[in-house]
Amino acid sequence: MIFLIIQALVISFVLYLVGKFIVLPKLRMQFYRNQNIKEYNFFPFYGWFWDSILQKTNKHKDCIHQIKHISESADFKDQDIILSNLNSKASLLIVNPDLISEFLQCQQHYIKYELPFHSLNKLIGTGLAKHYGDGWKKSRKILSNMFTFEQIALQLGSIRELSKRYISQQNEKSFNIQKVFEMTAGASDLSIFLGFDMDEYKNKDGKTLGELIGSFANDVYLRDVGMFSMIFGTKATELGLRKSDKDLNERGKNLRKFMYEIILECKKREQQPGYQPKYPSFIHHLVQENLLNTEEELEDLLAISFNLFLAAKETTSKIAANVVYYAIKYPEQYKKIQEEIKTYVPNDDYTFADLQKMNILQANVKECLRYDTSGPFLFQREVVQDHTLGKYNIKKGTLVNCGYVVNFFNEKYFENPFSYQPERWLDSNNDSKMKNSHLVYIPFSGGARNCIGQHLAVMQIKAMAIEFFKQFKLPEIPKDFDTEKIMTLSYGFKNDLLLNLERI
Ligand code: HEM
Repeated sequence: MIFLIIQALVISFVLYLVGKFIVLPKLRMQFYRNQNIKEYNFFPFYGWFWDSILQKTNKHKDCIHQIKHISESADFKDQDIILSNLNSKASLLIVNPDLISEFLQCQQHYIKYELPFHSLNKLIGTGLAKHYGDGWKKSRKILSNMFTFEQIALQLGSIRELSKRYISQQNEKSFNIQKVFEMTAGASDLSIFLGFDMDEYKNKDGKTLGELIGSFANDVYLRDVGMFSMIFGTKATELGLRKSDKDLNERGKNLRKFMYEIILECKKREQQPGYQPKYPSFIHHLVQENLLNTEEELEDLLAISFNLFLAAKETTSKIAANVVYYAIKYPEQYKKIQEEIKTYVPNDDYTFADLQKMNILQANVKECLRYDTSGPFLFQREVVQDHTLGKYNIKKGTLVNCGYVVNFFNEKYFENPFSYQPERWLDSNNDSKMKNSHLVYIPFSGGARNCIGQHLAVMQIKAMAIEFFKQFKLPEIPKDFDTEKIMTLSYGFKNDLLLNLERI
């Protein structure tokens, strides 16, 4: 009898899995196939994210190799939208730039798909990047004042100082470029948001807030996109039935507590009579404007800072590390950037205006944001209301994303797209070609929900890279460096690039 019950339970579970993860998504995809949207692939659970979410790399050692190469395929090169699945839902990747533009302008029909960020939202709070509706408008309005050109330019001094400090104090014989830039970007982000020096506060294990946020966010994200959460739902992980879930939930609570205490300390310091920070931070503005009094305002600041930090640190440091990596790989770029540094920013007190004169560096940053962008996709959007996009009917419950990374590798927009050519950004013909192709080159997305930190990011990338080029002679890339690229919270090299450097 017991055997029969177990058998029935197993069969029901298998039927449930087949129904939810094969039959249902296939039926939902049929709605789009009927509109002549071609199916790119179908994999139970992950669809085209199979490689990226599972961090699997193919023989090309690049988890988004297939997606980058879609426009080379005769079947897909003229497609507006590409069809796949994610979880039990149909998933659309919009490639046509006019449709991308329309999509970015009708965000009222979407929310950000909760699943990958469920635990982060639950444990830390939603913050700007995940908010929508009125909550988003309110946060974006407050933050916009912090991200104007003038405000960003005021932060350059702090970024210059921190870049110099962190780069100078490393062992040059084993210089881990990604880690150093992560530390630098993390420290300057915390200084910009909360006005404190990252090394000032460490937890009982000697870890800085930056280190704790980075590792916690990655672990919790990978758990939420893992098979267990897909099958049993994120609520099951919340209950902490597995030891790993219990530990991770506990880590989240401790991190939140640690960050809250730091915010209270920072607030106290800002309120001291006569306190005038060297570089006015986000918290400084909030205190000045009397916007940091209630428990709710403190909670909001915690969630926003956490979010900004996550959105900023990895994406920015990965591009800065790529700028250096490609300049080493193509030494003529290294030399040209060093010459540009001698001409425009020979001393440590350069300004935002000086940075803007550096065309070669700018071209390298732009090319890295095309060739190896750290944010190749948006957060998935989930449709909340049936609507049309161009000639297509889009159904509630579908997941939608932007395929701008597909366009970055399309011959139609970029000559020799698979070769690293910063010069393309110095060629005025190319520039006008870009201008005529609306919303093709959008590494920071577009529309109202574009990246609020894009100008800050570019300034940070340049300042960190400048400090590196100023301090070191052209090194070699180690022969055994494995260039495998994977997707965690952002996209980039899987392995540490350890450089043996010689100071100038
Ligand atoms: C190279 C570095 C960066 C890249 C490639 C990048 C890319 C992006 C992209 C593609 C989006 C759109 C996401 C979506 O709609 O789903 C975005 C949004 C966002 N980014 Fe960035 N970003 C970078 C650096 C930064 C920095 C430095 C900050 C903050 C200081 C930041 C803060 C944000 C925030 C808060 C949002 C959400 C905006 C909103 O929803 O209103 N990012 N970023």
